[in-house]
Amino acid sequence: MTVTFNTLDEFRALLKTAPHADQNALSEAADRNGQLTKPPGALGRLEDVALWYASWRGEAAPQISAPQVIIFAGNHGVTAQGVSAFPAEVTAQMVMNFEHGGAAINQLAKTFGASLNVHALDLDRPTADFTEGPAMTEAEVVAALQTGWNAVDANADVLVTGEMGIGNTTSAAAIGAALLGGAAADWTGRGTGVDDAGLANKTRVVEQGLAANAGRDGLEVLRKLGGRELAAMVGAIARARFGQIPVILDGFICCAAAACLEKEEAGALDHCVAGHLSAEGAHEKLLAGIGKEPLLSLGLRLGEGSGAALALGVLKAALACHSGMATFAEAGVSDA
Ligand SMILES: O=C(O)c1ccc[n+]([C@@H]2O[C@H](COP(=O)([O-])O)[C@@H](O)[C@H]2O)c1
Ligand SMILES: Cc1cc2nc[nH]c2cc1C
Repeated sequence: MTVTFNTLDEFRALLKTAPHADQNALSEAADRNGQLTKPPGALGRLEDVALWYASWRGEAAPQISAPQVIIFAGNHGVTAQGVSAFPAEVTAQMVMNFEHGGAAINQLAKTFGASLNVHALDLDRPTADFTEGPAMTEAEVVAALQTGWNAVDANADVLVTGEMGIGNTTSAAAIGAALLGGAAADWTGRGTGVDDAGLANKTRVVEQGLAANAGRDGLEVLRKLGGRELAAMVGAIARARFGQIPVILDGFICCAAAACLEKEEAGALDHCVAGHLSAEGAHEKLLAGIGKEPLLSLGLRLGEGSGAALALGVLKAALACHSGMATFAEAGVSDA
C-alpha cells in the first residue's frame, strides 16, 4: 500500500482508517485450538499468541514463512550533553557492522529465518538537542515516519522493528515521562552503561528536555523528544497494520516509540506483541503503559531488534504447534 503523507495531520487521519483483527478467523482458530492433542491451555501463552496472530492474518491456521526485521538508525543532538557511555559515531559504525553481518541481530535474524533491512536516517544530520527545544520539525518527523512506512515489505508475515541510535535511551526516558507521567529519575536508566555521575547528569538532561517541550499528544511528543529512528519505527508499525502484518516490539526505545502511537490513537498497537522485557529498568512501566505483557525476559539491553527477534522464535513455535498439530479426532486420541 503506497501512501504519502505530508503532515502529521495527514498521518493522524490515516491512523483512523486502520483495519481491525478478523473476528471470524479468531473464532475458527480458537475452535481449532480446542481440538488439538493437548489438555486445554497446556501450551500457555503460545496458545494466546497463536490466536492473536491468526486473527491479524485473517486465517484459522496460518504459518510464518516470511519474517522481516528492520533496523532504523538515527543520531541525536542530545548526545552533546554526555548522556551515553559511547560516542555518537558508534551509530554509523554499527550501521556498517549490520551491513557486513557482524552484529548480534544478523545472527539472530539468520537463526530465525528472517530477512534483515537496515535504514540509516540522515546520520550526518543529528536531531536538535531537545534540552533547547523540539528535536525535530514537523517536516523531519513526517519524513522519518514515511521512511519507516515505506521500509515494510508487503509480503512479510511478521515484522520486527529495531533501532540503533547512541543517546536514544535519553529520548525514550523523556518520552516515557511525558506520556505516562512521573519523575525523570523514574524513567532514566543506564542505557549502554553510564556510571553513577553519568546517570545523574542524564536524569537532569531528561528533566531539561521535559521543561523545554510541553505537551502530551503522542505524535507531538515523538517530534519533540524522539528521534528519526523512533519515528521510522512508528511509521513501520502503522504500515504493518494495513498489510495485516503482526509486529513484535523490541526493548525500551522501540516501546517508547510505540507508546507515542498508542497515545495518539488508542488501539493502534493491537497488532503488536511485546517481544521481551529489557534490563533497562523503566521498560516495565512503559510496557504497563501500553498494556503489553512481554514474551521473554532474558536481561537483554542491546536494542537493534534483538529481543524481538528472539521472541520471533517463540511466535514461530506457537504457530507451528497451532497449525501443525493433529486434532484428537485425527490422531485417535481420547478427549477429556
Ligand atoms: O532495547 C533496549 O532496551 C536498550 C537498552 C539500552 C540500550 N539500548 C541500545 O543502546 C543505544 C542507546 O543507549 P544510550 O546509552 O546511548 O542511550 C541504542 O543503540 C539502543 O539500541 C537498547
Ligand atoms: C556497540 C553497540 C552496539 C549496539 N547495538 C545497539 N545499540 C548499540 C550500542 C552500542 C554501543
